[in-house]
Amino acid sequence: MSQWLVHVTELAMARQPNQLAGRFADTIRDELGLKNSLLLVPSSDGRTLVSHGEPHQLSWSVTDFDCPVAHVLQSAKPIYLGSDELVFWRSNRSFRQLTSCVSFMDTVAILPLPVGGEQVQSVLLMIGESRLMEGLVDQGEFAKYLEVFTHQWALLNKMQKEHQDRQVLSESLSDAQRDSDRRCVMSQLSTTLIGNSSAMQKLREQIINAASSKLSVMIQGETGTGKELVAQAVHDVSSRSKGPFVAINCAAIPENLLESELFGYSKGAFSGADKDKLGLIAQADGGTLFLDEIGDMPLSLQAKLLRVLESRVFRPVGGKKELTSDFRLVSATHVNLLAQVRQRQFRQDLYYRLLQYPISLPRLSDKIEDIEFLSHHFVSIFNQHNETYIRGLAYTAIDRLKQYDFPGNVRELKHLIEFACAQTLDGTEVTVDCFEHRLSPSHLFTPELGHISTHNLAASEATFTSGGVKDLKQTLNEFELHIIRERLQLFEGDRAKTAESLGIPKRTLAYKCQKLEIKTS
Ligand SMILES: Nc1ncnc2c1ncn2[C@@H]1O[C@H](COP(=O)(O)OP(=O)(O)OP(=O)(O)O)[C@@H](O)[C@H]1O
Repeated sequence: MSQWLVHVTELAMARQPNQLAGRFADTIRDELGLKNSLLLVPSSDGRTLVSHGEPHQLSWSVTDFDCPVAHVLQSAKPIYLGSDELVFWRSNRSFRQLTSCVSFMDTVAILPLPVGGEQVQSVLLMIGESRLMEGLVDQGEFAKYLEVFTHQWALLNKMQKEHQDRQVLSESLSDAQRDSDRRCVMSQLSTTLIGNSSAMQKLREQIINAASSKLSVMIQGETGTGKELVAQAVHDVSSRSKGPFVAINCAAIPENLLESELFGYSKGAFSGADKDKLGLIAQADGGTLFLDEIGDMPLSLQAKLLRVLESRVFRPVGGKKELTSDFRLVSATHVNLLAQVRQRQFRQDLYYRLLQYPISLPRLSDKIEDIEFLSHHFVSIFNQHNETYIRGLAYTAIDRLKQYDFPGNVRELKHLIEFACAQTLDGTEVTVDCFEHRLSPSHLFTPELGHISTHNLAASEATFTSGGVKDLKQTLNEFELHIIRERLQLFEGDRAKTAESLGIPKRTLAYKCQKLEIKTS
C-alpha cells in the first residue's frame, strides 16, 4: 500500500492537466490490475465528457442518458455494472464497444470525482474483476489517492486557466499597443502626406503595410502626384528609417554613367577612375534605395539590377570582388511600365520583381476634396518660409481651384499657391484674381503652333526687360525653365511628348529638368 504514496508523489510532479490525467488513469489500471481505466472530463463548453488515458479519444454528450456516465455526472453517485446489467446499456455504440471486454467475472465501476462531492469535476471509469472493485472506494489509501488527484486536477486547471487569461491579456495588450503605434504612424504620415480623401487614407494604410514588409515597392502615378514623397514615407516608417535613404532619378543620369553611379567602380576601371568609388547600391546598405523613373533604366542595367535584387550581391564596374548590400528597393514610374514590358523595352522578370508591393497614386482631380487641405498646407508653408501671414484662401478661390483639373497634380497646385501668395498682401486672403489667369487656356502653349502664346510671350518679355538683363546665363536658364514647365503642363507631364515637341531627346529633357530643378508642372 505504501506504493500509493509513491503514486501521490508522481501526481504532485505533473505540471499539465493532461499529463496528470494520463498518469492517474494508468496508475489505477496498473496498480489494481484492471482491464481498463478511463478519466472522463467535461469539455470546455461543458457539453461533452471526453476521455483521457485512452488511445482513441471517446466522448459522450452530458445529456446522453443512453450511457451510464451521463447518469453518474447528473446524480453524483457511483454506478457499478456487472456483465448481466450491461445488456441494458447496449444502445450507446461507443459505450458498448468500450465494455465489450467485460466478462461475467468483471464489473464496470463509474465513480464521480471527487467521491462524495456535490460538484462533479470528472468521472472515473474502471473495468476489471469484480473482486478487485469491491470496497475499493472505502480503502483509505485509494480514497486518499483519489482525493489528492482531484485537488491536483483542480489546481492545475486553475493554473492553466490563469496562464491562458494572462496570455489573452498580454495578446490584447500587444494588439492595443500595435493599434496605438499604427495610429501614431498614421498621424505622423498625415502631417507630410496631406489629404483626408478616402484615397489618401488608403494610401497611408498601404505605406504602413508596405513599410512593415520586406517587399520591393513600386509607386506608379502621374507627374506631381507625390511619388517621391511616398517613397520617403515608406522609408521613414519602416524599420530601416535609421539607415540611409538613397535616391536617384534614372532618367536624369546619362546612360553610360548610370551603371557606375549605381554599382560604383574600382580604381582604373576607366580613364578618370583614379580611386575606388562606392556606388549608390552600396551606400543604401541598411536603408532604402529609391530608383525614380525606373522605366528609363537601360535594358543592360536592368539585368544587373535583377541580379542584385535576387542575390544582394553585385560587382562594381571594373571590380574583381563581389560586394553585398542589404537594401529595400522602392521604385517609381510615371509611365505605363507594363506597356514597356509588352514592347520589350523593360524586362518582364524585373517588372514583377519590382512590383511586389504596388502603390498607385491618384490624380489630384480624382481627390478634389483634398484641394482645400493641400492649399491651406501650402499657404502655411509659404508663410513659414517667407515670414508672412497670408490668412488662407477665400472660399471663391477654393471653388475655382476645385474646378481646374491640374494636369501637373499636387506640384502644380503647390506652385500655383506659392505664386498666388506672392501676389497677396500680407495679412489678407488669397483671392481668385491672384491666379485666375494661370488657369486659363491662353496661359498654355499652343501645340499646333509650337510657340508661346502671345499673352505669355508678352508676360515673359515684360519680366525679362523690366529690370534689364543683368545676368544672361541666369536669364536664359529662367527662360528655359519657363518653356519646359509650360510645355510639360501642356502635355500633362508626359516627358516623352514634351521632349518630342521641343525637338530634344528625352534624356536631355530629363537632364535639364534635373539641372533646373524642375519636377515638372
Ligand atoms: N499629399 C501631399 N501632401 C503634401 N505635399 C504633396 C503631396 N503630394 C505631393 N506633394 C508635393 O508635391 C510636389 C511633387 O511631389 P513629388 O516630387 O513627390 O511628385 P512625383 O510624383 O515624384 O513627381 P515626378 O514624377 O514629376 O518626379 C512636392 O513638393 C511634394 O511635396
